[in-house]
Amino acid sequence: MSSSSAGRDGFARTWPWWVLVAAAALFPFIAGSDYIFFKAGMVGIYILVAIGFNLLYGIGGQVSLGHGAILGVGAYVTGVLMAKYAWGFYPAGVAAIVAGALVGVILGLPALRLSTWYFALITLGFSQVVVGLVEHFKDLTGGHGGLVGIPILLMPDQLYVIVLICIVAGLTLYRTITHSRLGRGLLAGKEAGEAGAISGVPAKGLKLFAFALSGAFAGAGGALFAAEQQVLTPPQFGVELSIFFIVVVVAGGTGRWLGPVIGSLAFFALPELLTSLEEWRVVIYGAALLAFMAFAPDGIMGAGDALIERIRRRTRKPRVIPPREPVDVGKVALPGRDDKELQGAGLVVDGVTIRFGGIAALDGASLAVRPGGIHALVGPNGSGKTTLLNVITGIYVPDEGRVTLDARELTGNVPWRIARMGVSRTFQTPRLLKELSVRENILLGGYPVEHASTPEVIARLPRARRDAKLLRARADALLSALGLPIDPEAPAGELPHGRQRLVEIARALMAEPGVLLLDEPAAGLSADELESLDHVIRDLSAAGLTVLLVEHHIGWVRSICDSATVLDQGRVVTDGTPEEVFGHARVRETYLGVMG
Ligand SMILES: Nc1ncnc2c1ncn2[C@@H]1O[C@H](COP(=O)(O)OP(=O)(O)OP(=O)(O)O)[C@@H](O)[C@H]1O
Repeated sequence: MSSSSAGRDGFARTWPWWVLVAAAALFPFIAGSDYIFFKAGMVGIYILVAIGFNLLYGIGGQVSLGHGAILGVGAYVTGVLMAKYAWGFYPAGVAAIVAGALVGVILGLPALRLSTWYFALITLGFSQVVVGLVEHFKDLTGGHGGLVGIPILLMPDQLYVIVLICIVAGLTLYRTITHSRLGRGLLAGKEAGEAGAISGVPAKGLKLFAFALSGAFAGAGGALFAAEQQVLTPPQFGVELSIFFIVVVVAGGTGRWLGPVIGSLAFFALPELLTSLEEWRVVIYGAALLAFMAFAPDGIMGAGDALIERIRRRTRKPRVIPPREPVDVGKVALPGRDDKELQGAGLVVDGVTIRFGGIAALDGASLAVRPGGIHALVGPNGSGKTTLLNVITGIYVPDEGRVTLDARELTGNVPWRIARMGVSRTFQTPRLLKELSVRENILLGGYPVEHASTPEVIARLPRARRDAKLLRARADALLSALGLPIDPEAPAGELPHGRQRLVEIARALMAEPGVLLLDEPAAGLSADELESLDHVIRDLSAAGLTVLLVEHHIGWVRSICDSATVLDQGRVVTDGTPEEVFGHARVRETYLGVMG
C-alpha cells in the first residue's frame, strides 16, 4: 500500500481520479450500444480481478502468476454448472467465488515457505496445471474445443450493471481492509521486516487470508466472464492474462485504492484504440512493466499525485503542531496496571547460547530484570546485545537456554505469540511503514488487543468500529503523551530519525506490554528528544513496566538504569547495580573508554 494511508487515498486528494473513473463508468450508458456494454463489461471484469490482485500483491507483496488461471477456474465452474447442470447464474457465481477462494488458499500454501520469486514460479506452473486439467476433463469442459452452451440469461447492459456493482463492492472491501488491522498487518509483513511479527501479527494466517480473498475476487470475475463470453477455451486463461494483472496494478499504482482501475482503463484503452497493436500485446505488457518499475514505480496515479502535490505545496502552509505539555506516559500506556503485577518474576534469561556457523554470538548468557525495573545491557559492538533481544522476541531460537517472563516460558514460541505474551520491542533502525501515517504506524501495535474477528472487521460491524475508535484514541493519546510536536497524519517516513524512534516506542506500547525491549533508543536523538525518551522510560517503569535497554550512550544509561549487564563476545562480563557494573575494574578499563 505504498499509499493507502488515509491522507493519500482520501477523496479530498483523489477526486480528479474519481471524476475520470465515473466518466468512464457512465460512458457505455451514453453510447448505448450492446457492443460498448459488452466491451466495458470485459474491462470491468478485469478491474474486479485486479482489485483483488492489488490486495495480494500491492499490500501483501505476493507475486502470483496464477490469477488468470483462478479466473479460469471461476469461469469453468460457472460455465459447467450453467451449461451442464442448468444452474442459474447467481448460485453458479457463488460457487465460483467459493472455488476461487479455495484455489487461492491452495495456491498460497507454498508462499508460506518460499521466497517471492520461487513462489511466482510455482504459480506459473499452477497456470499450466489448470489448462492441463481443463483439457483432460474434456467431457465436462469441452477441452481444447471449448465449453459451449452457457445460456444467455443476462443482456450486456444488465451484466455491465452487475459488474459495476461488483467493482463498487470490491473497492469498498479493499478500502475497509487496508484501513483495518488486516491491511496494516499485511503491509507490515511486506515492508517492515519483523516489525509485524513483534507487534503480534500472525503473518502466515494473514497471507492465506489475502490469497483466499484475492482468489474470491478472481472467482467472481470468472463467473462474470463466463456469462459474458458464453464460450470458454483454455488459452483465454493463460499466463498472459496473469501478467496483465501485474501490469495494470503496477501501471495504475501498486497498493493504491484506484490503481487497478486506472491501470486497467489505460491498458485496455490502448490496444482498443490501436487495434493493429493487438498481436504485440505481450510485448507491450512486458515493456510497460519494465518501464513503470524503472521510471515510475508509483504508476500513473503516483506520477499524477506527485504533480498535484507539487502544485499544492506552493500554495499550502505547513501544518504546525504545537509542542504539548508532557504528561505521565505510564498512566496513558498502562492505565489498568497496579502494584500486584509488580510481584511477578520479571524477565529472566537463563544460560542462552546461540551459534551462527559454529561461532557463538551468545555463550551461556543470563540476566534477570525485576518487574518494573530498568535494566541496561551494554557491551562493545558485536558482543551479542541485539542477538539477545532477537532470542527474547523469538526471532532467533537459541541452541541452549531459555527465557521466561513472569515465569511463563517464552522460548519455543513464534515471535507474534511472544508479542501476545507481553513482549514488545523497538529496533536499532526504526522499522516503520514509511508511507503510512504516524497514527497508522502506532495502530499496528494494537493488533493483538483488537477483539473483533476478521469477518466483523470486513463487515465493519459495531464491535470492529468500537475497537477501531478506542485504539485510535489510544494511539493519539500515546503520541500526545510523548510531548513532541508530531502530526499524527504525517507520513511516518517524513519524520526526522529521532522522532521515528519515539513513534516506534508508542507502537510498542499499544498492546500494554509486560516488558519493553529498546535497542539503542538514544542513538541519533536530539537533546529534546533524549529528554522526552528519558521521561517516557521513567514514567513507564514507575507504572510497572519492565524495561530492557540496549545502549551505547553510557552517560545517560547509567543515570536511568537500576541494574545492568555487560556482555563481551556473547558472554556476561559482569552484572549488578549501575555502581557495581560501571565501577567494575575490567569494565572501566576495557569498555568505558570505548563506549563512553
Ligand atoms: N543472523 C546472523 N547470522 C550470522 N551471524 C550473526 C547473525 N546475527 C548476529 N550475528 C553475529 O553475532 C554477533 C553479535 O551480533 P549483535 O548484532 O548481537 O551484536 P551487538 O552487540 O548488538 O552489536 P552492535 O552494538 O554493533 O549492535 C556478531 O558477530 C554478528 O555478526
